[in-house]
Amino acid sequence: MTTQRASNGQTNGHNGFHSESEPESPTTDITDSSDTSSDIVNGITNGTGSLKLNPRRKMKRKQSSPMMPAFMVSAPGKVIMFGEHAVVHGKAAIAASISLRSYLLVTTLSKSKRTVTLRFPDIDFSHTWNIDDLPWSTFHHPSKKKYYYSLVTELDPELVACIQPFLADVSPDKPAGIRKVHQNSAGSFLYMFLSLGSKSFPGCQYTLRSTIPIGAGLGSSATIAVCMAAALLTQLRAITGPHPDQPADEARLQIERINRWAYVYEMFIHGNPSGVDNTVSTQGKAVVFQRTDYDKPPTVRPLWDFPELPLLLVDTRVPKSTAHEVAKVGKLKQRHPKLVASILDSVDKVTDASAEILTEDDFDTSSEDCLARVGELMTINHGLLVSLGVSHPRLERVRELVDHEGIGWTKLTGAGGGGCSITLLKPGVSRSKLDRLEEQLDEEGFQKFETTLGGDGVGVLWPAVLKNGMDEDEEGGMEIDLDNFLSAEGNEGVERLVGVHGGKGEREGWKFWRVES
Ligand SMILES: Nc1ncnc2c1ncn2[C@@H]1O[C@H](COP(=O)(O)OP(=O)(O)OP(=O)(O)O)[C@@H](O)[C@H]1O
Ligand SMILES: C[C@@](O)(CCO)CC(=O)[O-]
Repeated sequence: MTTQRASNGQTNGHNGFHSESEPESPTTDITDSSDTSSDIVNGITNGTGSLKLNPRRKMKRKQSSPMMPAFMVSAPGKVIMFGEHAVVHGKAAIAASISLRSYLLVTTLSKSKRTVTLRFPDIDFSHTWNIDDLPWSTFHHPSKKKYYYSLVTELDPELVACIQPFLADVSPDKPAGIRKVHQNSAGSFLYMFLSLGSKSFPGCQYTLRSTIPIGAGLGSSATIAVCMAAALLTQLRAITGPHPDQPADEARLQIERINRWAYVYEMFIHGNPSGVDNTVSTQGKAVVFQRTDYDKPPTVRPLWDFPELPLLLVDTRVPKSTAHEVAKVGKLKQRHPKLVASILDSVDKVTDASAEILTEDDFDTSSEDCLARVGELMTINHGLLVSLGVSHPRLERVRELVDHEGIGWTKLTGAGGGGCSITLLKPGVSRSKLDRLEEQLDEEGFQKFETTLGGDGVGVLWPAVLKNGMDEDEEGGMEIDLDNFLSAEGNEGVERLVGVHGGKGEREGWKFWRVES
């Protein structure tokens, strides 16, 4: 993905935000000026106990900005069509966004409330920190400070260490495994919040709900990373948000900033992510992704005309950890370097061949021959993943059932070790065969998902008000507040309340960066 510059200082009238270009050097840290320059805040020196009024500073003091209204961001999950695991080792992967999404509600507190709260009801996690107590000086030390436009490719062990005390009282009464997940979520948030934010950051609450099954290979963690990055950058006015007539270059720059910080969040959760999940979740649609040098941004080739493939998505309901599966392949590569390198090369060739087929001008999703060529490559890719040791008996069972009915080609998607499989369905499969398969899957405890591929990436609902074509629209739409967001029942309730589609086409309110050109 290229880093493009937006037109400088241009105001766009949207949200009262301003757009800006990326500075050459970190001289204009918009995240804060008060706590990096000196101890003087509003003319009062702290630390000495003496109170001095400084008239010049007082005059220059910025007018306090009005409190932000509540707003929402949303990001899609993904399927990897080809190249998972190989992509961690510098090979290409093809991934597409799906219509299952995460939704984050951001509410700003009154000025006197100096706390930040993370609320993740899907995993029964909530925690509040005092903003003033957080280790700002360590994160903002000149040797450590990062900026909204920085490219961060590894976590700083000293910074990771300095947030540990703030994880100590996270979910103390939960079982160890769950507590670890909560601490991981809290840690990734704090790392990004402290990197981007400042001591003068407004008190706020981040509440997240998702319709994506967790740890199922559909990129649930990346959607949270993307939502958090987009929310923080929006609060900092480091991105303007999508707006009508936004030049594609400006949209790309903002998408790039979100993606860079989402990657930092993913690093905290996974250790060694390739970045494909957060990239496709940010950008939407479908991409060919490759990261050959971890110190540089990846190469991302968008596939704007990704075909609408007839896919069946099945969740084995076997939970897995991406970090664990990635580490497993890493270990295998260490033990058998040449052999594993040749498997990864083969995966790369499969991905290349499928990118070629999927981008053919005359690719036709109703043609058995077109689908068979892609399907055969999926079967080969799955076989190579099996040889890397990342399948699972339950994934093999789905493949067996599909193969038995002879209705398509199946591979695992994402990290494997459980999670989801995708089946490319043959055209013209009889309803009765499909019904039989679905019944069998149901009987054996698998879960089937309906989803469409290649939808929008990260989006913003500013303010958190939606129009639904209902009565309340006459009064300006329906306000999404914390209570109704938390009490929406299940995935359907969340979709009905805040969904980008709401079941009846795109709703008025959600906006998406348009980067196509
Ligand atoms: N709805 C959610 N609410 C809060 N945290 C979540 C949610 N969904 C995912 N997470 C976080 O993401 C972690 C799961 O990430 P993991 O990478 O293992 O699965 P995935 O992202 O679904 O799969 P993959 O990386 O293979 O696509 C959870 O442990 C949790 O920290
Ligand atoms: C297994 C993996 O290739 C895909 C996870 O969705 C890990 C990664 O790319 O970071």
